[in-house]
Amino acid sequence: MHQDDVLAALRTVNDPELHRDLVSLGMVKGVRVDGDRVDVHVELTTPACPLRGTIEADVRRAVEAAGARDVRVEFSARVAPPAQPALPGVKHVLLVGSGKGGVGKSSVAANIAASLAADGARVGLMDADVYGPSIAHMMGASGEKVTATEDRKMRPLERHGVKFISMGNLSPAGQALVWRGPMLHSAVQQFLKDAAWGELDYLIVDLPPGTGDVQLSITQSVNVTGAVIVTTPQDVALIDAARAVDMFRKASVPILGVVENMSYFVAPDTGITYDIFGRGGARKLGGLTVLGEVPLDTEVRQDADGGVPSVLAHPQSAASVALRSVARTLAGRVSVQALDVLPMV
Ligand SMILES: Nc1ncnc2c1ncn2[C@@H]1O[C@H](COP(=O)(O)OP(=O)(O)OP(=O)(O)O)[C@@H](O)[C@H]1O
Repeated sequence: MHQDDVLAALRTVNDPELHRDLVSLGMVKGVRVDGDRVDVHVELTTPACPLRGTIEADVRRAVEAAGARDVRVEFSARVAPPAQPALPGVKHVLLVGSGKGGVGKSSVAANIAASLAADGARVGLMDADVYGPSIAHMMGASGEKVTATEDRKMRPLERHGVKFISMGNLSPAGQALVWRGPMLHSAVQQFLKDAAWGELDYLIVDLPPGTGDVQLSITQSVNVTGAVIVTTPQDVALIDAARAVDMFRKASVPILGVVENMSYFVAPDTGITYDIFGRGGARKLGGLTVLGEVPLDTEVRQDADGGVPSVLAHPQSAASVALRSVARTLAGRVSVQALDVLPMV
């Protein structure tokens, strides 16, 4: 077998999300042929690729059909940057918003961040919920204070492989912030621009609930890749979620998908499923991708209070499986968006 035969075979394998073949997408980084054995090195567009298994099976099938006996696929990953990086060193800024408070937005943001980091991405988590910061607590760093770097930037804290900054790490615990719009604007700008985030693939931003100054301030000042809306499935939450959707659309921020949190509850003693808030409601937000349905689960709350996101503390639970799938599907959508604007090779 010749290397060119392998490349020809790989030209028939499409990335299932990007709908173009691996060779023209530049994802084939190496091919080695040694008799019947073929090694293929594929570079994924995110380490959190939800379709790694499918790509591996498709590559193997195509190269075997071309005559190889022993096909080995090795993966690496490089997050595809958008046409314009969000901030120096930061590829993608992803906003996590909600219409209503208390729907689990911060929990979902923390779990997405932890899951992407566990998959090997470089991840930051910025708590823009300045009035009700909960990220410090959920990451297990309530008592910690942010320090300054030598060039007087804020040094993000780091836990569970995620760099983060929360007002909870700047202001004394339990004290209310009484700030006007311009002060909020400047606090959020400092978190974004005066923090030493370093090189990040994804900066996840936990927005305050609703549609206010902070949301506007961020969408107007950085090149945001897209937003995720977290909602619970009942009508009162969906009405507010629809408002958040409208706000992002008006600000020209693409909506990458919706997470239906507290979607259902499986009683641990009987195994009976209860659709407490009406599972499937998020589909009523017409035309948006539902990234996942996360069940109501005592462990999600306990893990948040214990400072370790559930995807790490209880990776096998149904909620963690759903949250991990949300994170990977989101990463896939980000890749599609980033590569869509690139010219055909
Ligand atoms: N799927 C879930 N199962 C059980 N508890 C959950 C789930 N999601 C979130 N919670 C809990 O619900 C509470 C509210 O969650 P969280 O703080 O993430 O919501 P939020 O939408 O960010 O709230 P806020 O409006 O204050 O920003 C927390 O105690 C959290 O641990």
